[in-house]
This record gives sequence, C-alpha cells and structure tokens, in this order.
Amino acid sequence: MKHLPQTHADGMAGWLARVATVCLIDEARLTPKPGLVDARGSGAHHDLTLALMERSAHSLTPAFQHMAEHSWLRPADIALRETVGRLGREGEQAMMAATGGVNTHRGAIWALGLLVSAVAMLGEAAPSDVVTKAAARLAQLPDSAAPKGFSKGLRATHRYQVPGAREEAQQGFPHVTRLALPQLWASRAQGASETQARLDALMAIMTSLTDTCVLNRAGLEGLEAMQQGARAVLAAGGTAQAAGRDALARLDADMLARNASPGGAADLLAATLFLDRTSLPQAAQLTH
Ligand SMILES: CC(C)(COP(=O)(O)OP(=O)(O)OC[C@H]1O[C@@H](n2cnc3c(N)ncnc32)[C@H](O[C@H]2O[C@H](COP(=O)(O)OP(=O)(O)OP(=O)(O)O)[C@@H](O)[C@H]2O)[C@@H]1O)[C@@H](O)C(=O)NCCC(=O)NCCS
Ligand SMILES: Nc1ncnc2[nH]cnc12
Repeated sequence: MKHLPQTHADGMAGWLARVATVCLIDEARLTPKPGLVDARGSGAHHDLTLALMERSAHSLTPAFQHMAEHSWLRPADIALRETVGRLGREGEQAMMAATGGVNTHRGAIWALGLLVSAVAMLGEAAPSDVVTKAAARLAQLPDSAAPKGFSKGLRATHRYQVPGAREEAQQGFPHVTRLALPQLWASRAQGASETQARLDALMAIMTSLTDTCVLNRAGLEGLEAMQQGARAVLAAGGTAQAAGRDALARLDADMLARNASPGGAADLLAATLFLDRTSLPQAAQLTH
C-alpha cells in the first residue's frame, strides 16, 4: 500500500508536482517510442529534442505545485475549474518561455494538471479510478476565461468527428484506467522489464486513442496505421518478446514515413505513470 510522504498541503503539493515532472521526463526518455522524441532522437519532429522536452518538464513544476495548493481539499466547482484553468495557461506560458515558443507539453499540462489537482482535492492517496473521476468532474465544468479560438486539436475533432484531449479527461481518462494501467501491471507481472512494461502501456493507449496529433499530420489512414501497429505489438506478446520488438520497429518506421507522432498517447503515458506512482490499487485489483 502506498503512503503519501506528508499529509499537510504544502508538502504534498510539492511532492505531487515533483512526481508529475519526473513522469514527464520518464515518458520522454522511454526508448524506443514510435514517431516520438526519445533517447535516440527527435522522431517525426524537427523542432523537438530530448533536452528540450526535459527543460519543458522542469519548467512545469511550479505550475503543478500551484494547482495542487489551490485544489487542496476543495470540491470540484466552477471557482476551482477557473483557477486551475488559469494556472494551466500560466504553465503553458512557462513551457513556451522555456522552449523558445515550441509546444512540447500542452496536452500533458492538461492531463497531469487535472490529475495533480484531483489528488489534492481528495487530500490523500486514493484508488486511481477515484482520482480520474475527480479529475473528470473538474474537466466537465466550464471555464469562462478559456480562449474561444480554434485549436489544432479542436479542428481535428470536428473534422473527423472523434473525441480528443478534452473528452478523454471529461470521460475520466478511459485510455489510462482501462488500457494503460492494466497493461503496465500485467506486463510487469509477466516478468517484463520496467522499460518493456511502459512501452506496452504506450502500445495499449495507441491501440484505440484518436490522437489529434496523428490525425493532423497523417489523417485517418495514419491513425488507423498507428492503432493496427500497436495491436500487432501486443498481439506478438508485447515488447518483452522479440516478435513484439520487431513489430514495434515496423510501427516506428511506419510512423516516421508518415511524419506521424502520437503526442497525445505520450501525454497519457505520463498520466499513467503518475497514477501508478501516486494512487492506491483499484478495488478490483485488491481482490485478486
Ligand atoms: C483541452 C486542452 C487539452 C486543449 O485541447 P485541444 O484539443 O483544443 O487543443 P490542442 O492545443 O490541440 O491540445 C491538445 C493536445 O492534447 C494531446 N492530445 C491529442 N489527442 C489527444 C487525445 N485523444 N487524448 C488526450 N490527449 C490528446 C496533444 O498534446 C501533445 O501534442 C502536443 C503537440 O501538438 P501539436 O503542436 O498540435 O503537434 P505537432 O504535430 O508537433 O505540431 P506541428 O509540428 O505539426 O506544428 C504536445 O503538446 C503534446 O502534449 C494535443 O496537442 C487544453 O490544453 C486546454 O483547454 N487548456 C487550457 C488550460 C486549462 O483549462 N487547463 C486546465 C487543466 S491544467
Ligand atoms: N516524447 C514526445 N515526443 C513528441 N511529442 C510529445 N508530446 C509529449 N511527449 C512527447
């Protein structure tokens, strides 16, 4: 059973912010990831490097800490939603300042910001599904100060009539709770290394996410290729198996050839690692 290190707000807020940052760095360093920045290089990106991703992750620690402090033992209401939205936008500004204007982690600020806030709202370690439900309640509320413009993500969700980052959070992060966390735990239990278990969790997300980054760069065909390729990795037994690693190498080559990068899936892997580190096992897991 996990114990949070301190129970008072300041200590826990700082701890949650540091864990969120570490999860972003762990995600960025995880190698080999298809189409994404990793320890080998920039993947399908021309303006991103691992060093930039790490600098971006560190720049977000204060924003995560402020979100946790403001959310401490608060209910999900419009006042909190607007505060967290403002702090999220401040986080985006800090990221842009740290990266010279490159969008490294916008989706991750959204997902991890909501989850950091949710743990703080609860005020103690809770099962991951309880945390994601609290995050969903916050994400469902309106934020009157949110910019009204059309983002790239919104353009893709409207054009292809699919859910995006907003809906993933409003539905309680189903790709994290139903796919990635169970896969992470199953792969570990089957003897996979930590790197392999994390890669398998990423594959589980990619089997079904409608990642707007992939849609914008490679259309529905690219999205279908991502989902099929990820299924092939898991069908071959995951990355602990040679056949699974071969399938992952094929998926990486295909994503690069299509200039596709599953940035949304990468964000949700960071969210998965965060819940793995901060949450209690779900009730269903305790009975097995
Ligand atoms: C609700 C917001 C997330 C805004 O969402 P929206 O969809 O309107 O806008 P985007 O600006 O496009 O951001 C969405 C980012 O979310 C990630 N993502 C994509 N699909 C999904 C999905 N199905 N589920 C979950 N997450 C998803 C993804 O982020 C990653 O990709 C980013 C790089 O993207 P982009 O610049 O588009 O891509 P490139 O291809 O690299 O660009 P080019 O090189 O081609 O130019 C990177 O940031 C990754 O993190 C999407 O990009 C939310 O941001 C919001 O409303 N914020 C306001 C503040 C707030 O309320 N905060 C409260 C909580 S903190
Ligand atoms: N490792 C990564 N590469 C590219 N885009 C990302 N967005 C979040 N993590 C990413």
